[in-house]
Amino acid sequence: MTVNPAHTALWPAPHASGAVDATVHVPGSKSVTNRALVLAALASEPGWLRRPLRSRDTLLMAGALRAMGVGIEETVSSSSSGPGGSGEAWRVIPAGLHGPATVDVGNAGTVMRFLPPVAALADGPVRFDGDPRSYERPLHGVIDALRDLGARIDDDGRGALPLTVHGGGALEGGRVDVDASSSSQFVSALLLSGPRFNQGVEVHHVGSALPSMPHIRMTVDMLRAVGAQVDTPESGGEPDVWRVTPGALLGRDLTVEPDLSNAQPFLAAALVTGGRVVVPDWPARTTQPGDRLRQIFTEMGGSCELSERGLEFTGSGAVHGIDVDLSEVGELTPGIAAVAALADSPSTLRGVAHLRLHETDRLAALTKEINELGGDVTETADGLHIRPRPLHGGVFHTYEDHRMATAGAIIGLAVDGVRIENVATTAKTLPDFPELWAGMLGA
Ligand SMILES: O=C(O)C1=C[C@@H](OP(=O)(O)O)[C@@H](O)[C@H](O)C1
Ligand SMILES: C=C(OP(=O)(O)O)C(=O)O
Repeated sequence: MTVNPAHTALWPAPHASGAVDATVHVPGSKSVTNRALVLAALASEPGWLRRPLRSRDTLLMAGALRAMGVGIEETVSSSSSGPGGSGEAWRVIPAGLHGPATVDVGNAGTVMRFLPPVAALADGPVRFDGDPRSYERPLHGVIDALRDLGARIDDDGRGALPLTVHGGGALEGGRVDVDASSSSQFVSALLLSGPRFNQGVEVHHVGSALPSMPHIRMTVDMLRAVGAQVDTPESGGEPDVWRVTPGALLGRDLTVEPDLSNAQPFLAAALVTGGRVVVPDWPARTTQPGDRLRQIFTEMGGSCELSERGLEFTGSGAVHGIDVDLSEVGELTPGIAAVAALADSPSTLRGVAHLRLHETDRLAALTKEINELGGDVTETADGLHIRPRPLHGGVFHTYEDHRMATAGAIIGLAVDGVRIENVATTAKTLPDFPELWAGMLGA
């Protein structure tokens, strides 16, 4: 874990003086926006994305696709009938994919994993580089699989960034074995571009348990929505095998759902202050892992109602510990750990060893930062054990991890004097976080 000296500014996390009562409009889903951009870029006709998330990760994705020749036009319209509808929309105009091009992945897992297969379809070299942390995040599953499927890739032999994909204009595709136990994004990456491979793709996951299954379901659902034929273990296929048939993809008109994982700190605010938060447009049916918060935060002491108005989440004043396997919903771990540190009983968070290779080593970072505020957190082989203790103020370091910053803000609601280092790191997926947080608190 390294601290960038340029990012040492401290943000005094607001302390809640009472129960919050707010409606919070949460911006669009990172995972949906970046999948939609890739699928629209690979389609055979233009498409629309409405209410896309505009954040560092999605702007990097759009920039990378533009660098390979895809047209992405941003429109803002106040009318609900004109092109783009009401609010922001992106029109994506697919084109032949070109190299040479350069892609900055930042520290976006979706960009570093989803785009090398796209680059293999380009007609020249595509160079991938990113933040220092991106060099440490696992990418071997994508690199090895693409080589097996016929791509030429130059890397430094570590199976990680930086690298160059020498696009040959087409990729043979076919059957491939991948160990995706370190990231579900390896599977999603191969499936998303699969319809454009000559033989499609048949991905066999061969490692230990696969994390983040809802994100793979999101990939499959979104592929099917643009006309791809996908066979999955859930549709009667073999366990751990996904098959995508080659074929043209449709340009669709998609409205992006709010990011339910980014709704987490706001729901947590209702829980820890015994207040009420409404998140409009919460989808009735979704593959987003954040939907599991309805169940998890209810078990931790709140209650919720999903209606036409959205999700209304109400805290009871009590916050309970939880023993939960988060392997399917790993990105919720930092926010759950923050709530657990404020609970009336211990918690055990399991199934998330792979978080050590996320934006930062999230298990080490949560342990260190909560303990430095007086907490009692220990790392286990695959998660965290959290015994609540009275906490005190202090600096909460974020290690350039957006979810560390929002976790610190949750603790700050209940603990006076918490200062968050580099709250601007929330720009990865939620650039307006400080303003939304202040708005929720009525500031
Ligand atoms: O496909 C996606 O959009 C994501 C998959 C998950 O990755 P891992 O399976 O690497 O945890 C998740 O943690 C990440 O935030 C987004
Ligand atoms: C793990 C995450 O992001 P990424 O898409 O960079 O993997 C996350 O957002 O929690």
